[in-house]
Amino acid sequence: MIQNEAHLINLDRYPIHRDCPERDAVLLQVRADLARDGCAVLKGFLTAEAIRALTAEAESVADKGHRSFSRTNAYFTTDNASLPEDDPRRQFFDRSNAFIPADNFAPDGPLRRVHDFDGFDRFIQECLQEENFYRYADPLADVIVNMAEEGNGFPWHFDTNNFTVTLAIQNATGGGSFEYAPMIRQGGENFAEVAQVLNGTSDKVTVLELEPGDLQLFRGRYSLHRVAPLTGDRRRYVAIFSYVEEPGMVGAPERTQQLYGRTLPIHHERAGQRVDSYLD
Ligand SMILES: O=C(O)CCC(=O)C(=O)O
Ligand SMILES: [Fe+2]
Repeated sequence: MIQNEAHLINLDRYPIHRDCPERDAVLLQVRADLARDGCAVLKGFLTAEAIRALTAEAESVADKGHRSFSRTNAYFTTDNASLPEDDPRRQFFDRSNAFIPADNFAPDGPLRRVHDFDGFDRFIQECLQEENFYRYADPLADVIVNMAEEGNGFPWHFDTNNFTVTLAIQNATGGGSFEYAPMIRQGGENFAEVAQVLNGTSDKVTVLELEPGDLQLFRGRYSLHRVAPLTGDRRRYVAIFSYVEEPGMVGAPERTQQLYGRTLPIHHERAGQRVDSYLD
């Protein structure tokens, strides 16, 4: 089994599957990076063979991607006309992409073999030092691929979730760098500085060029971030792994419909449970 997976995850560099000084050193580095600016990147987490296999898999199910469009500000709030026009809460941008739902990725396919690799979840949990940590139980969303092309984009925003775990699979021909203002709203909203990031005059922005095979852990609640506009013919593919604080959780039906274009019986069953008896 491990023999097999060793060709996907670069276990020589990242021996996540066994306790050893090398693993401890990776954990220390990731935790220090996260504490400092909310972002850690494990360069070359995947092997070249894995990158090829994941790219081919994403291509093979790209037609299953569900496109969504919205116009949002960095806070995902509605417009408030009583604020000054240049307030960051009143700066709206187009957001568009397509999510390839999780049930398009076969259990024996490369993406799920990475996700299901013995020790992967535990390693991520130890990196993030989250006590309550469970894989999302949503069959459409536990691991998805975010697909975007020229004209699509993830404009400046703060995440609503505590952390994001992503794996770069393929970059667009041009653009697409990951830009973020580390911890810009730690301790306060800091609207003046946020406004400068939005209008391109801030010197607080870090630019990350992620390459295929890089694993990124990001705490996006406090760090304003975006994916710079994409150019060229080639699509950008990024896998997103989701973890939550309670076992058995799935997405709410409305949100699932919006993101994935469909729902499953489990979304409705669990939604009922949550309202009625707080089971999850
Ligand atoms: O596609 C990415 O790299 C992450 C996009 C992002 O910021 C998000 O999904 O919240
Ligand atoms: Fe984000």
